[in-house]
Amino acid sequence: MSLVTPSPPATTNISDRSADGCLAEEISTLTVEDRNLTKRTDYIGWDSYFMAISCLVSKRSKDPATQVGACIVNRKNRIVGQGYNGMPRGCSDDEFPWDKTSSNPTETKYFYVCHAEMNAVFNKNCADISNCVLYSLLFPCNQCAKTIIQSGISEVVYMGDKNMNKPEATASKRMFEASGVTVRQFRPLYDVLKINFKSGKCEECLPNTIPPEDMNRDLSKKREHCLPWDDYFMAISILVAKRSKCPTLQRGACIVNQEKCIIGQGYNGMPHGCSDDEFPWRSDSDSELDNKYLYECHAVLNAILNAGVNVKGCVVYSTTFPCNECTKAIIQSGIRKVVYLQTLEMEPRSCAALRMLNAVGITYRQHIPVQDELFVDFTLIDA
Ligand SMILES: O=c1ccn([C@H]2C[C@H](O)[C@@H](COP(=O)(O)O)O2)c(=O)[nH]1
Repeated sequence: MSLVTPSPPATTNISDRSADGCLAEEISTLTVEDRNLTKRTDYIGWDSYFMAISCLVSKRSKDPATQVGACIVNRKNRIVGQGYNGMPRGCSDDEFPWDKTSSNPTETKYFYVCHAEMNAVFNKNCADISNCVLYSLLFPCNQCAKTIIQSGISEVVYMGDKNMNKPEATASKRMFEASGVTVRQFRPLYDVLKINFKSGKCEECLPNTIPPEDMNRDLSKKREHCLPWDDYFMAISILVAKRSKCPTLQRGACIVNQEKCIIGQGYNGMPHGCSDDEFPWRSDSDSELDNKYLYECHAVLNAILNAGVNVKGCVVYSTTFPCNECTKAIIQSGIRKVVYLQTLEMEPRSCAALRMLNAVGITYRQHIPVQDELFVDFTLIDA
């Protein structure tokens, strides 16, 4: 039996703007049947994905006024560091000052807070981050620029430039230029992305649908309602699912180590080198070889295999309960815990997965989010 290449969709104006493509208008002209035969083309591009991760990690910051996030990515598009602005380890968020001004300068936050970019570097999960790319919500200050340059990062992608006229930014630019670090500003393609914990989907939405922030909060006290770690990791899993080219089901997973660093991420897709345009995406053919199942790699398996380091003792966050095949990979790689989002369906492969997890003592639990929805609001960043 031969591999059937899916017939081209009805419209002819579909090009793959995969770098950061969003073809919603063109796609809407396709029938459901056509859409399910070919790869999805409205998947999130890498730049948007990594900047969205920087937005998400910024939600962990306790700074009541400004929350900044950054992530470091290697040339295989794997996250090797993430950080948000906060007090140094061991310096209590309740005892150190969060004020912007004070008659005593040592009672302002500026002497103590570690910037997001610097934290992303220090949180790195591999020894060498040379030639990596740093994504940051803000243009890095001179102190962070020194850390970035000395760690060998070769590219900086930033979003907001509100500090661009300050001497710190001028010094950063001078050092980046001298040391050959490429710098570019990210222009978002989306205003807002909504991460929906109920549906497990990430979708574009309008800025006016976001609930307003509490404007009366005390800016001298730490931000109380920062994003819990569990919601953060599940949000990343939902977000990475938006990279999947599968027209019917998009799944995502991430692997988190004991230091709460993401060391692997994955979404369902064809194996490396097996073209998304040539391998089948359909699931309804009479011929097994013409359906996606024999070829597609699941999100959990990809997350494990994409991890740059050993995943022993780590936790896997997944938008769905792992199938039996992914469960074998979980067990064999030494993962100790599974957190899944969508309700477990008692189909044979889930039953087999449960049986193996129970037998080996790997714990599993359904994720209960603190909120139903989370917004990645690109309009909030001063660009
Ligand atoms: O590149 C940057 C610049 C600033 N930050 C952090 C440091 C502070 O916590 C805030 C800035 O406070 P303002 O209230 O805006 O003065 O942002 C950073 O992480 N990275």
